[in-house]
Amino acid sequence: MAYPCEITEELKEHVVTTAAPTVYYISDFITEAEEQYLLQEVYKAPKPKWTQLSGRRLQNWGGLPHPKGMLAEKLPDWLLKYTNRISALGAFAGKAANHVLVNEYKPGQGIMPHEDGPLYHPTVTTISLGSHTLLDFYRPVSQSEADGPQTEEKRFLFSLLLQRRSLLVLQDDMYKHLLHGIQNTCEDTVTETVVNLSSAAAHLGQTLTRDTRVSLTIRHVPKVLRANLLPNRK
Ligand SMILES: O=C(O)CCC(=O)C(=O)O
Ligand SMILES: [Fe+2]
Repeated sequence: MAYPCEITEELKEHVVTTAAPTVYYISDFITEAEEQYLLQEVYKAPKPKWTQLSGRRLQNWGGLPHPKGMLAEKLPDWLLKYTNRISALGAFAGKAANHVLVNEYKPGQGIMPHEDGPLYHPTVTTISLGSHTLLDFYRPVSQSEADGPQTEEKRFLFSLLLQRRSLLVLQDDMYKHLLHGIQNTCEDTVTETVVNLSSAAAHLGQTLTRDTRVSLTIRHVPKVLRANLLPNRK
């Protein structure tokens, strides 16, 4: 199946011009019924499919990305329906998404600032289920000694508010240069550092209480060793 090599006009309409290049944010990318369906499928997975980390737990679908190549496993149909919808927006330069990370965050859980690294095509797309979150962006630690101590606070740039059922697409500098993370907090207060206020239908000063959030992080792993046609049942 061929997918568009460039971002489609439909996706371009959702560019967030107030962030660094390039962010697309689509609110209500999926319906409430689809959200419930996806959550049901996520929680149907057998217990060993989950990996417990200190601040969150995750499921890996599609294979384990590796510098020598990923032993690719076919994505299950319930994910393919959505990964193909995103590939059809031209998010992966004509390729199809072949990897999904499911992260579950309870209120008060988050993820340390990090880069997604070179094993992926430099585009990350995220569907949020069950709750909003604030995704925070940081500049990397500079190499220059003269810059003095570079606390996380000093390196913080801006946040994106990801509402439940939204789709986020990050590429270019947003992927290659900046770090992203989620604070371990139970509540988020919307300030002027949130750069997608209008598309996320939020207002300044609003306090949003976090519920359990499940994110589907959908990517393309270019280096694949061989395709295993059976879905991963672990
Ligand atoms: O949950 C999210 O939206 C972020 C997840 C993330 O950054 C990752 O899995 O690399
Ligand atoms: Fe990440």
